[in-house]
Amino acid sequence: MKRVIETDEAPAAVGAYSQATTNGSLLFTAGQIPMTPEGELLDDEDIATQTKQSLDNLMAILDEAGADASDVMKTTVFLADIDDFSEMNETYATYFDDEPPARSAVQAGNLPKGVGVEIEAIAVVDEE
Ligand SMILES: C=C(N)C(=O)O
Repeated sequence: MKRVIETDEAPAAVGAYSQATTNGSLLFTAGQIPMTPEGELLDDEDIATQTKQSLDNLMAILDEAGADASDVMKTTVFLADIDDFSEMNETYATYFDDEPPARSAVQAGNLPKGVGVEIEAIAVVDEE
């Protein structure tokens, strides 16, 4: 059975999607952009700051689902500019320092609201 995950600790969806969905075993998050839970867009900040906000949002959603960084199996990182890879990666590594998840990182060109990075994840959850 599909269940929608929703938390005020991450920004509300900016379109027709849920912050995350789960079937009790797997959790799929929406791509998280650098927007604060209050709705402030950090699109003018550097990529380290944008990556941190995106991952803070992701962690809040995982927490709401009863999961954490260690439960993440796969992430996808979308960058507006692949030249930002190193800066993104340095911040990213501070969230996933032990047995990090599989990851794809791609240059996506334009991202929603003109941000520099968007990050989504698939995690395992254990809803009994
Ligand atoms: C920001 C998004 N995740 C979206 O527009 O799909």
